[in-house]
Formats: sequence, structure tokens, C-alpha cells
Amino acid sequence: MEASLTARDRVGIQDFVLLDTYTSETACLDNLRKRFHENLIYTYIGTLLVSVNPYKELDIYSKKQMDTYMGVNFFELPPHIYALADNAFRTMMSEFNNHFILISGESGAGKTEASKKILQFYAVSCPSTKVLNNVRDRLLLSNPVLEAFGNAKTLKNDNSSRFGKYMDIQFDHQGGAVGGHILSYLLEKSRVVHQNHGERNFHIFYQLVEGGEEDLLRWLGLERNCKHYRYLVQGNCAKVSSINDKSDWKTVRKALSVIDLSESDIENLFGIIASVLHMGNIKFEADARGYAMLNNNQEMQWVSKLLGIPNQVLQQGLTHRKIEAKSEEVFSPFSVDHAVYARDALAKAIYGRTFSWLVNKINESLANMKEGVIWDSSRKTVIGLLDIYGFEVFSVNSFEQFCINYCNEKLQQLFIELTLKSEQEEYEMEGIEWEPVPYFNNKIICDLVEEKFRGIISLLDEECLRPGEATDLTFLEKMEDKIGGHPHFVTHKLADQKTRKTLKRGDFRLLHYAGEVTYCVVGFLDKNNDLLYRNGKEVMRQSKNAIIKHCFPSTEPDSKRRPETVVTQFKNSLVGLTEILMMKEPWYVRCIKPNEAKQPGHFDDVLVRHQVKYLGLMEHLRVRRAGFAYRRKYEVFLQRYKPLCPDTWPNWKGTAAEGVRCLIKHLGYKSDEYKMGRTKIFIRHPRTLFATEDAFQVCKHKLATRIQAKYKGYKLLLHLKHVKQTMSCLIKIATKIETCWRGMMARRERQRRAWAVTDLLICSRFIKGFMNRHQPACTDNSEYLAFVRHSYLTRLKENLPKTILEKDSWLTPPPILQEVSAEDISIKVLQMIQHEKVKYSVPVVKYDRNGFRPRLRQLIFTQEAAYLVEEAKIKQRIDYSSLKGVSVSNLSDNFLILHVTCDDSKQKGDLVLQCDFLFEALTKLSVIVNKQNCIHVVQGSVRFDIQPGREGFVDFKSGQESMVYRAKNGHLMVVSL
Ligand SMILES: Nc1ncnc2c1ncn2[C@@H]1O[C@H](COP(=O)(O)OP(=O)(O)OP(=O)(O)O)[C@@H](O)[C@H]1O
Repeated sequence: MEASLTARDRVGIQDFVLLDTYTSETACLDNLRKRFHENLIYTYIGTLLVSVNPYKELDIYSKKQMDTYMGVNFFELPPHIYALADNAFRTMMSEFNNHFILISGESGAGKTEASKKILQFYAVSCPSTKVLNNVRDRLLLSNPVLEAFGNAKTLKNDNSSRFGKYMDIQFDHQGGAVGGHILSYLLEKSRVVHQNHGERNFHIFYQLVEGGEEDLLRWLGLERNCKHYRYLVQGNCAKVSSINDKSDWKTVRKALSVIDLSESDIENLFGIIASVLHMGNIKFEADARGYAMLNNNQEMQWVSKLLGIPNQVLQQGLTHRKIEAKSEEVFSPFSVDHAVYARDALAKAIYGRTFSWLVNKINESLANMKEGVIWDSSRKTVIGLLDIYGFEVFSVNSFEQFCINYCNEKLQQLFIELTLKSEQEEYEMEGIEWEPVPYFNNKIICDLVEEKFRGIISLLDEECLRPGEATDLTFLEKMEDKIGGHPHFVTHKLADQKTRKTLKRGDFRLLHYAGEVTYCVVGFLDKNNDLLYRNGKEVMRQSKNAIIKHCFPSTEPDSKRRPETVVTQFKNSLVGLTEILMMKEPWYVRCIKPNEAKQPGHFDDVLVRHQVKYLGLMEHLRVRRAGFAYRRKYEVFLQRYKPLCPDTWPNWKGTAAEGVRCLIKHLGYKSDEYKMGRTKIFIRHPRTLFATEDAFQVCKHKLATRIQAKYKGYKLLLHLKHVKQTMSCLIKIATKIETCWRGMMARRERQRRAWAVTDLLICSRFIKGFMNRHQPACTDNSEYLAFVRHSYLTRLKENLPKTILEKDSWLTPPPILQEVSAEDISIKVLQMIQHEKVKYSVPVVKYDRNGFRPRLRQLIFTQEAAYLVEEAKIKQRIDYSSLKGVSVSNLSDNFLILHVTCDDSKQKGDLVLQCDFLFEALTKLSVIVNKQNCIHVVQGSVRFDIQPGREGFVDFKSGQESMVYRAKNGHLMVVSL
């Protein structure tokens, strides 16, 4: 697998930054094309991932691939979305901070697919327990549900997200995905009642009609024929070859139950979907006075039945407007046009609010719950996934495209703020000589759209809210008047002759960062007002359908107070989103669409070049290339790498900057490879850092080997005849061990290894102290050994209960504490529990609760809990507060039974363990837990809980031969000599 990855990766260059020759747009394009044709769709620019949509299934998302990318350094393997996901996760775990992955690109570029891949990666790579699996399933299955209700076929993409989605995945301190939260942005509701040619309504309508069971359709009054429904036929493409509505229906139907929707919720939900379809078929005719009247009551009856609203009430709501005079209410009849408008407005409102209800329901089911308790939010970190509609340019662009493209401007601004701008500002602050890289700052466009009083949004709102005859055209005139001279704005009236030909009278054109878009002003006011006649709301409030009742609450602020316009709500939600993102560490995935025809293997140079340009890839590349791949505060850099230079190791006396200077001189850094800033060192290429890191790893192992060798040497020395000579050696060794240990302790990132040598330190200190005190008194080795042994046992005794002295093997443990090694614990486990500080670890044999099968495990004590670990998996965590006690026998066996408080019958019970280093483990435990009396020495049998309510026994006996075997009725026999 490694080999094949490497071979594949020879094609093109996997990171533009590492190249010396690639700086031009053409070269960048060449590289992307070359890789694309070899199915290498991912390329890096530093840590930014560029992804080109392959439009075909690639065999690069298997479980095996996920395993390959887990826990591996970013640049060690070919670029992959898993590498980015894994690195974001590991950085979050090690730095205990929040992150977000911003996935951008135009419609159809592969954003939603990328976000699904990331979610799937976390689902597989994160630790799993029953509770966590539950959360994982819900996180995964929220996707098909949201896609069914929020995605639709457009001309650009057969599965286009018609809403913005930001999903937080919440992790606990062990890295388990414990919950999630979704924020949705501006669903394109107008699609419910109108679709352009070649487009469809939201998937769920077709799924229900095509896939719904006969009984269900009958109950909903639907026919199995999409053509029958006016809201489904306007795009004239109900059937799409890439979409299988029938099988998607099954997935969605199943997913709805997993995300905790009750059967009655589901029934109500389908009732609403069907009622929208029926509503679309309601037709009006003009009566003699020209007012709207219904020409067919059957569809109305279905709506009435499904929504639980009396027919009469519904009819009046769709054909009359309620006007409140001073003390009375008057119903004024609608014209046919008005009635159609009211019907469509109601259908959009029902669908839009039901979508929000669904998102809330999903959020309830993803709420951060652990064992039924809302999880402590201070102990969780999050990775946010932002998959928001891409930049859109259709032949006719309306209010929706205006909002979507404004959103993309805001995200581009965020990208500029967090990368191009902040990076360059940092160089300036640090006094690094720097040739500024020019980039297009789209602030000018954002201001044009959102500036208070003068921006397009303000002008639109003004027009919507002002009294008098406001129309789309008066809005256009207002813009011409107020922002006519803006370089990024033009209309038919303002354009020069050449441009005028490309614009209609009702158009305005914005020069976005991603290119020109011409918007047709028709419908802007209506869509922004999103008026649902008050009467319509009141009608809905009478519904017996629980979802509709919830969506149209009687306490809703009434239409007397004008609600915020759609665009202002959207603008505010984007401000909120930016705030959420600014507080997190960013990672970027830039998706590129290779062609408009959704064809595999076709790379359209012009199209891709355009995206490379507007996604800011070249600017990013130039900043990255001209800039520095890595920077760290002097103190941090010195602390980590000081063992690499004899002058800085173990301690540097001087300023951190001087220490770093000395260190990199020793390492032979060339002058163009780094820069010294005011507070940080900047390293230009990752390869320089990798070389340093490699040297550090080698040094670390050498150091550990030296410590080990010296420790072993020390043990051998004990056998030397001449005590004085031995002692002086030991003092030297002990001193060195201590020095090494101090150095190791000082390095923060090596904290997790510190416990491994803690015992060495205790031992060395003890020996040193002992030597100093007793050197004159000791005359031979045996006397010395006696002292060592005596003192060791005294130390154990101080920390163990008196009763332990009754244990038969008390005087037989080896005099020196066992050699424990951090290598025994998987890095993944260490990462998960590092915040608790590992204190001690020991291999144990764990006897299964069912059948007493022996299993090799690692028992780890941290400051807060004991962990039973199997390789990279944490099998059980026992909080010390739930540790009731520990039982050991009075015989010479090495068994211990951990008794655990456990109220939940589904939880694991007590632990039966066998440990070769029983006394040390007990000592450690009693010191950490600070409870000597939790250890009980027992004779005969120990009762323990296999599970709460199910008991087992360990029977201790002495015999001719030590052995362990399973007896009847849940008894484990332990025979010791
Ligand atoms: N990594 C991939 N492997 C295979 N096919 C892909 C991949 N990424 C995208 N596609 C194909 O491209 C289609 C469009 O992708 P996707 O829906 O993710 O686009 P998008 O950028 O989210 O678009 P929109 O903004 O319209 O929602 C997918 O339905 C799928 O067929």
C-alpha cells in the first residue's frame, strides 16, 4: 500500500510550496491537470488542501486508507482529505483548542462530498463506545436527511445544497465524538414553488412520490406520479439518471428513526410534505367580481385533512386578507393573482419552517449527551465543518444568488483575514524583511453590499420598508442613485455602450471577487419581504399537526411588529458565523470543478484557471512560498530542540533567542532557511523543520537508550566486589540519570513520557541520598543491598496498608521498581488521556467477565482515573471517585480485584486483574488515590460484580503448583504456591 501510494505520488507535485520552479498560474494548472488525469485529485499548498472533483468513484476512501492516514504527519503521505481531517483532530487533542474546516468552491465542486468524507473519517478514527457509536450514527445519518430536505438538482449540480450548513462535531477529552450541532443558513424556499428549467424541487418530494409505500401514499392522498404535481414539474426533469429516488427514500426513512424522530413525528412530517404538493395543485378562478374562488375543492380537502385545519378556515385563509379596522376585523377578498401569491407564500413558509424544525430535531438528537447527562462543556473541544453553497452564476440570477454570492464574499474575506493579511501582518510585527505579496482584498465588495445606510442591503431594506409604492424598479433606481459610481456596480443605465448591450433594463451587475454576475432585480422586494399574510399564520395556528403547531406558535411576535427582512436576517447570521469561525483555528479545503458537464476525466483549462484565480490559490501560494512554513516562539523552539546541541543541553543560560541562535548554528541552518523575528524563529521550508525533527527523534531514542543502558549498568554494578568503587560509579550514574530526567521533564511535549522515568528518578535519588548517607558505613555489597532493600520496602510500607504485610509474597518482590516504558502505551491512547497526566502504567492480565478468558492489557493510572487499555483502545475508564476498593488475597498470587461503583446496569462491573508488579501497582494506586484503606487483604474468596446485579467469585487457595482455572457458577480458582 505504502509503495503504491508513493508510486502514484510521483505524478505531479503534491505540494506547490515545496517546489522551486512552480510559481505561475500556468504551472499550477499544469500540475493540477497532470495529477487529475492520474486520479490524484488532492494537492497541498502548505496545509491548504486543493481538491478537484473527479466526477467518478475513486478507491481512496476505504477503511484501509483511513488507517493509513491516522496519526501520520501531514506531509509524510500523499495529500488527502483524511490527512487534513486527522491533523486538525490531532492538533485539537494536543493543543486542546477548537478548529474549523472551511470547505469552499463553486456549486458542484465537491464541498458536500468533502465534508461527508471528513465526517466518515472521524466516525471510524475516533474512539468508540456504545454511547459514542450512537452519536456517530446520528452524525452520519443526519446527512441524508438534511440532503433530502435541503438539496435539489440544479443546472450545476444534481445534488446541490440549497442551504448553508455549519456543523460542530464535539469531542470529549479522550477524542470521542460526543455530540454535534448544526446551524443552517438561508434555505432557498422559493424552490418549493418554482424551479428553473432543468432543475428540480427538493429531493424529498420526489423520494416520497417515487419511493413511498402504497399505504402511505394512499393515506396522504398522493399518486405515484411526479408529473401530477404542479410544484414538481416546472423544471421538466423529474427523473434524473444520477438520482435514485426510490433507494434514497429508504435511506432517509431509516435515518429519520435513527435521529430520534418518533413515528408520529414522521407521520406529521410526511403529512406536511404531501400537503405542500396538494397545495401546489390548488387552483383559483375569478368570480363575477374578479375575486379569487376555488375551482376544485378536493386538493383543499387533503390539505385540510393532513394539516388538521378545518376546510372553511383554510379556504378563507387562501382567498381573503384580514384587515383590522379600529375595533373590528374585516375580510377583504383576494384577486386571483393575490390568492396564488398567498398560496405560494404559505407553501414556502410551511416548508421553510418545517426544515428549521427538522434541523432543531437533529440537534436535539445530537445534543452532547453522555450516559444521559449533558456532558461538561468545559471539557470538550470542537471541529466545525462549514459546507456552504458555492458561488453561483446562472443565466438568470435572482435574490437567492445575490445572497449566496454575498455569503461567498464574506467567506473570502475571512480567508483573507486569517491567511493572507494576518500572515503578512505577523511578518511586519516581527520585523521580518518582507516583500508584500499583492492580493485582491474584497472588502470593497463586501462594503458595497453590506455597508450601513449606503450598501445594497440597506437600500433594499429601505425600499421594502418604506411607505408608498415601492417596486423592484424603484429599488434599482435607488441603487443607481446612491451607489452609481461604484467600480464594482453597473446597470443598463450606467453602463458604457459596449457593456449596455449585455444588460437588460431590470438588471444590475456586480463585479464579485470571483467574477461578474448579472442579477435580475425582479422579485427582490417580494423575496426580501417574504410576506406571509397575517391571516395565513393565523390559519396555521389552528393546525392539529404537531409540527405545524410548533412552527406557527401562538406566541410568535405578531405581524404588527415588522419582522426583519430576509437579507438582514441572513446578514446577521453571517456576522454570527464569522464570529464563531474567528474563535477557531482554520483549515481550508478549496474545491475545484474540472468541467461544467459533470464528466469524469475532462479537465477544462479555462474553467479551472478561473477558479484557481478567484479562490485566491496563487496569492496563497505566493505568500506561502515567499513566507515561512513554520514559526515558533523562541522559548518553545529551544525547549524542544535543545538536546540537539551540547551548548544548549541540558540548560541554556542566556536569552531564548540567543539559545536558538546557538542551536541552529550547531544544526547548520543556512542563512536563507530561517529568519529571526522579535519573538519567534521563522523557518522557510518544511523540509528544514523535518530534518530537525528527525534529528530530535533520533536523539530522544539515544537518550532513552542511554538512560536504560545506564540503569542496567547500575544494576550490574551492584555485583561488583569493591563497594567504594561501585558507589562512586553509582553516584555518577545517578547524577546523570537525574540530569537527563530534569531535561526531559522540562520539555512540555515530552510530558507524557515523564512518568516512564519517574521511578528511575525516585530510585536514583534514593540511591544517591542513600550513598551519601551510608557510604562510610557500608563495607561490602551485601550490606549495601540490604540497605537498598530495607529502604525500598520501607517506602512501600509507608504507602500501603498495614494489612498488606500479611500477604505471603510481601518480602519477595524485586528490590528495584519495574522498568516501565512509554513505548508500551499507544500514542493514540496517550493523546487521549494526556490532559490527565499519566502517572504509572503496568502490563496486566485481565480476566473476562464472561468466561474468565485472560486478556493482555495495560493498566494506566493518571491523576484522575485508572484506564484499562488494549493497544490503541481504551476499554474502560474508572474514575477514582467510583473506585470502591481493591481486594488482594493473603497468599503469594499476584491478583487484584478493582471494585467499582456502578449504578447503570449496562455498564461494566469490577475488574479481575493479574499483575507481576502487584506491590508497585498498589503503592502507586494508593499514593495517587490517597486512600490506603481502599486496599483489603482477604482470605478465601472475593465476591465481585460481573455486572451490576450479577456476581462472580475469585477463590484463592494454596497448592503444589500455581495455576488459574475456571470453576463452575462464575468462580475463578487461583492457586498459588
Ligand atoms: N471526491 C469525490 N469523489 C467522487 N465524486 C465526487 C467527489 N466530490 C464530488 N463528487 C461528485 O460531484 C457531485 C457534486 O459534489 P457536491 O455535491 O459535493 O458539490 P458541492 O460543491 O457541495 O455543490 P453545491 O454548492 O451545489 O452544494 C457529487 O454528487 C459527486 O457525484
